[in-house]
Amino acid sequence: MRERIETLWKKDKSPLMIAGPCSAESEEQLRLSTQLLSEIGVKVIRAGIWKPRTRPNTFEGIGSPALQWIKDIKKDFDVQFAIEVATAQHVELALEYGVDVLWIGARTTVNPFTVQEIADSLKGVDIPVLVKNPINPDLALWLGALERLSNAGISKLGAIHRGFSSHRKSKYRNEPLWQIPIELKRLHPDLPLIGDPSHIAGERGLIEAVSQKALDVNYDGLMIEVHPNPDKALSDAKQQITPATLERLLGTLQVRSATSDNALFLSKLEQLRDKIDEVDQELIQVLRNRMDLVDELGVYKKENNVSIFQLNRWKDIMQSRGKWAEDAQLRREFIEDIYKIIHEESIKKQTSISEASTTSK
Ligand SMILES: C=C(O[C@@H]1C=C(C(=O)O)C=C[C@H]1O)C(=O)O
Repeated sequence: MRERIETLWKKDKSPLMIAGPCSAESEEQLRLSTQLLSEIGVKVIRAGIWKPRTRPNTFEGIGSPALQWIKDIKKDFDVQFAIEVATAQHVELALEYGVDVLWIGARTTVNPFTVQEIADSLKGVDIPVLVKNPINPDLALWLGALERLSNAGISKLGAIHRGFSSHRKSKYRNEPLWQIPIELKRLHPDLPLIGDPSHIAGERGLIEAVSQKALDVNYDGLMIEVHPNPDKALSDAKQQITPATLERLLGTLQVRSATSDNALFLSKLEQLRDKIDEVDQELIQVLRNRMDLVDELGVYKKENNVSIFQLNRWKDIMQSRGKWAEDAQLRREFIEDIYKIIHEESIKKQTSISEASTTSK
């Protein structure tokens, strides 16, 4: 896939800003949004035309009449328009009205049949397509959608990180789970990755922090929902901001460079990384030692016909290690998560010891 991917924004290295209303609601609202955003330098305007809503009887978008507004507004402003497409018919209409960038929404990315239909409808047209992460935290589905589009000949591909649905109570509307987009970036370093702080945050107050975090991990751009009068918005009112707020935000966000050519910085970086390498080798040796003890205990349990999983010991471990973590000024949840992985591995090791000795009898 990598060979096919060209960046969408070749000219300069500054992050791409896509902004605009959650939904196109009227020609006036879309025109005013475009005007105010282009005044602050935004070059790509987003607008929802067909809105996938969780519940029926809510505003489901204007549909194709809004495409005519886009066509008309584009005559007056030097901007591109990006819209979501969820069916082959949406693609056909978007192309007919000269939409510049398409994106595939999170609810579509989960469905390989629909993604394939969209990919087929794009054969022979090389328009930029951005793929939002699927609503569930499944990197393979995200990659699969990107591959289907790449196979259809789309070379200007990008990914949008909009966060993941979760049953857990969280301050976010959609949990960011940063490790998933970071893994996507590791696998496809040239694939532009855009953050969607509006959908991760779900409310205005968190947008700045999420945007900064995205830039801190070197995202290539941001897509932010902006409405001239957010409180009156017909969809996602709580998470939309005004163009003036976006302007302020753009003034405060810090864009970090991926690296620096400052010699002092580079030598310090190398020194610290050497130390981290050493500590990691020690860490792995310590884990090796722990696993040897787990193995020994596994053999002993087998000989004495004692069960592998020991609830009380496990509870004690979570309790004591959590406390030790806090004493060492580490987050309890961080250490608990590590111990969950270690414990899972212990159980696997002792299970294979138990099975091996059973079959050898
Ligand atoms: C090692 C043991 O077996 C299992 C693994 C544990 C661990 O990795 O610390 C703890 C409890 C058991 O569920 C044990 O019983 O102590």
